[in-house]
Amino acid sequence: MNIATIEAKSLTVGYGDKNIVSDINLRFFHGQVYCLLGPNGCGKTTLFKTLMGLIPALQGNVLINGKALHTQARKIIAKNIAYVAQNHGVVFPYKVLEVVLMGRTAHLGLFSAPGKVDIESAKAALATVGLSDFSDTDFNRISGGQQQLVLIARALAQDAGMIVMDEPTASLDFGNQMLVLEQIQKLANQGLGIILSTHNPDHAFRVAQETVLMAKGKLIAQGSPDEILTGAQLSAIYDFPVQVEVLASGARVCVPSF
Ligand SMILES: Nc1ncnc2c1ncn2[C@@H]1O[C@H](COP(=O)(O)OP(=O)(O)OP(=O)(O)O)[C@@H](O)[C@H]1O
Repeated sequence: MNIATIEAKSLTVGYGDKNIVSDINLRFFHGQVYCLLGPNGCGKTTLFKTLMGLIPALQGNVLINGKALHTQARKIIAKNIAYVAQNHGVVFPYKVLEVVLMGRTAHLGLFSAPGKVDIESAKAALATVGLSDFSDTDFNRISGGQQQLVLIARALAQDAGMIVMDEPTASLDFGNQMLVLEQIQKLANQGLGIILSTHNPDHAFRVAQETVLMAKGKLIAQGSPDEILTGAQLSAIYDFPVQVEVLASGARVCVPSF
């Protein structure tokens, strides 16, 4: 695994002359889980795409391991950061192991086919997410939760130190959401950095060391979930009354007030 840090410095993200989020200052380190929260359309995906170099920054800089992103070759970026895009139910007419092998692209020479090392790496990634038994199954014949884990395995096979995940629990049932969150926690414990977006503040309470709140074109707050995900803050950004309750175990949960 390539250890990676990502830094956004006075970053403005958006499209053409349209600023979506301005003046972003963030640092992401390995071994940590970061949760990005904010209402629909506030710019989470736009920020992710800019951090990955998929769209250009409108102002400011993204630094990968201290070096400006725009000076780095696509393959070098891919060896440091992997991206798990939102799963819109894209149909992959491939076996599970073949989908995971796609994560090895950055490690292949031009026109070269995956070799033994790539196949071993893909198998190891699949084993990490507990799906070795499905390597020969059609991707379209496994559950949504398993598909999400396969897409995470594909990112793992890339060997990057940082994984950016856009709503990895979207459209999963409760059990599968927890399965994916548990896996994310395990990967961070193994030293990976994970940046994910979610619409569920409870997910930040469960897995994140740091949370970033975005709304109305800017970062509203960043810090530990317990510190910044208060009832007042959540009620304000989601425009709906929410209380945060502390359970006997010390865990926090969001309770909307109908
Ligand atoms: N290619 C594009 N060109 C112009 N504007 C875009 C483009 N893609 C997205 N936008 C706009 O940028 C804004 C932020 O979109 P983005 O997808 O980043 O939000 P988001 O926080 O990820 O939303 P959601 O939570 O609904 O997934 C929205 O107003 C959207 O319409």
